Order: sequence, then structure tokens, then C-alpha cells
Amino acid sequence: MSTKLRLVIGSDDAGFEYKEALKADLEASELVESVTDVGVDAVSHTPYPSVAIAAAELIAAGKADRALLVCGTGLGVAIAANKVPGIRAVTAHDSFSVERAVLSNNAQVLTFGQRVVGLELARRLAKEWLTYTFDESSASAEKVTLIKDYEGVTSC
Ligand SMILES: O=C[C@H](O)[C@H](O)COP(=O)(O)O
Repeated sequence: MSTKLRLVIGSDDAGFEYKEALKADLEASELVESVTDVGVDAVSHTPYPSVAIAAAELIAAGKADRALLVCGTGLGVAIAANKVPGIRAVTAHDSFSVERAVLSNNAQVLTFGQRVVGLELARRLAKEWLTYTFDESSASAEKVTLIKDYEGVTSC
């Protein structure tokens, strides 16, 4: 079985430039199997909740492993993605939080704010994000299970 990641990437208009730059980086990574772009493109103006929910639903359906989403702050896409059952989405603009988002929280969705973080830092954080894998036997796993139990979703 391949251990490479099936990724989804998306943004609203406010995150479009970063989304395009990050997409190119992810597509070039040897840790990535595929990158599915759920928009926006250069002409569409889909609002951030629609993009984030579309991305999160691909993960919830088992069609992707993780998503990287960008809006103005990273907050709106995280809020929207978290409405999809089984999804854990976080905004993180520092290296330690990105690490813990995976290793502590088993978050499948990472979000950035184009109006908050510099592009080169976002690119570096995304690169680091790919290297982490949640350990189901870790002490963190039972805490994540409490979240799953509350939701009543076991598939994600
Ligand atoms: O969280 C929302 C995002 O930052 C979005 O890109 C901008 O939203 P707004 O236009 O409602 O401020």
C-alpha cells in the first residue's frame, strides 16, 4: 500500500495566490501521491465555506487523506471544514502547531491565512506538515478518540 498522501487543496479569492504556489510545491513533493484542487480558479469566486466543505467531504468519504485550505485568515475555512462530521481542521502559522496538529490532534485539514502569514513561511510549514504521521498507538490517540466518540464518527 502506498504511504504517499492524497491531498486536497482549496481557497477562496483571498487565498488564491497562496493556493496556487502551495499547490505547485505539493505536486512536486515525493511524499504526495495526488493533489485535487477544489477551487477557486482564476475566474470563479466560490465563497470559502463551499470550498472548505467540498474539501472536507472528500476526506470524510475516504477519497483523500488531508487538505490544505487558504482564505484571508485561515479561520473561515477551518470553521467550515470542521462542520463536516469526522473532520478535524486547524489554523496554524507556526512550526510547532503544525507538528502538533498532526501528532496530537490527527487533524486532517490544515489552514493558512494569506493575509496573516508570509508566503515563504507558509511554504515551509506546508513542507513540514507532509512529514508528520499520526501514531495511532500514541498517548494522543485516546484523546482524539474522545472527539470521535462525541461525534459518533469512527471512519475519520
Ligand atoms: O475567514 C474568512 C476569510 O478570511 C475570508 O477569506 C474573508 O472573509 P470576509 O470577506 O467575510 O472577511
